Amino acid sequence: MYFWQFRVYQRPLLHPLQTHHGLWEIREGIIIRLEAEDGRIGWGEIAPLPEFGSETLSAAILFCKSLENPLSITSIFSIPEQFPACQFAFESALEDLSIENQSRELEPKNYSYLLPTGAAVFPCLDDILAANQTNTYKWKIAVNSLAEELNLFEKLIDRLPRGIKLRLDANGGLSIAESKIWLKIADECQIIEFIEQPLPPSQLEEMLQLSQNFTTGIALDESVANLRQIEECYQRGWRGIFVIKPAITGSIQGLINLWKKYPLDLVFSSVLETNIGRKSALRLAQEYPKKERALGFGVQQWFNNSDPDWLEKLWTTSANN
Ligand SMILES: O=C(O)CCC(=O)C1=CC=C[C@@H](O)[C@@H]1C(=O)O
Ligand SMILES: [Mg+2]
Repeated sequence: MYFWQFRVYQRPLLHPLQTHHGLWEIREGIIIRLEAEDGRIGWGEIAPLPEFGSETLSAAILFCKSLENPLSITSIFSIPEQFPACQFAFESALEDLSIENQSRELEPKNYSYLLPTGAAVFPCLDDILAANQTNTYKWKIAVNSLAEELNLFEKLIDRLPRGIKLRLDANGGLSIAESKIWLKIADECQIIEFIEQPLPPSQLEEMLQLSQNFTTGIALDESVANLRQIEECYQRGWRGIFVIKPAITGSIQGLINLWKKYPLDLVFSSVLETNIGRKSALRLAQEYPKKERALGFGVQQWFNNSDPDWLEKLWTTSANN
């Protein structure tokens, strides 16, 4: 049995993220602390992303308040799939209890760096390129007009060194006509690794059609945010890339079972979680057998790291339970 505690946190993003979903300025979530009967401690993070279909923060708080304490392993693996961020967090905390997990080197060498959206990329691009030893970068589209973004894109690729791969993420904000324009350009310029979620999840058939007509990869992200959606899209014929955000996908064991059941082409991606959730997600990514795709866990300073004891302060100042 495991006694556990949780604390709700809010951390401002050092660089607010502008996407088709809007402007994201504050990451909020829940840190959980599991204690085994022998005194070992395991940490986990509930990092909701409701615009992707996960539970909301308030629903996760209510769930935590309703959960028995102490917890059994059975109760952890019985967390309902309606709470995927909670499933991930409690299974992560269980894994984190084992010492070897706590000591493993996890930072990826092959990662994708998320560039500032739109024209904001240009003032800092040289510094970003100098500071990152990766050849994969991601840039958000479907935020400004197509004409503006095509113009900015031309300027961006002129500034990128040879050999750089670019991922374009529309967050479901393009029309079919706009998607075809981007895919045609991508096929011609050969610098685009894939275009992520060009259309909304409701248009899977249209994205299947696009994937037949262009050579540039298409990646589903919002369409495959949890285990049920991953399996459904595969069974409906999707054989392109699946972007996996482990922190909101649900059960860790459930995801491992899925990639053993189907030959999935996975790209792992952050939900701008803190280092607690990041560590668990990177541990899971390390278990995935295929290593060709850069991890969407760029060495971002999502948070102001000048406050290294934020967790200790959280635990001593607030008391959710
Ligand atoms: O996947 C990556 O490379 C970084 C993470 C990332 O792009 C995202 C994280 C969270 C919310 C989203 O707007 C965005 C995405 O859509 O992938
Ligand atoms: Mg995405």
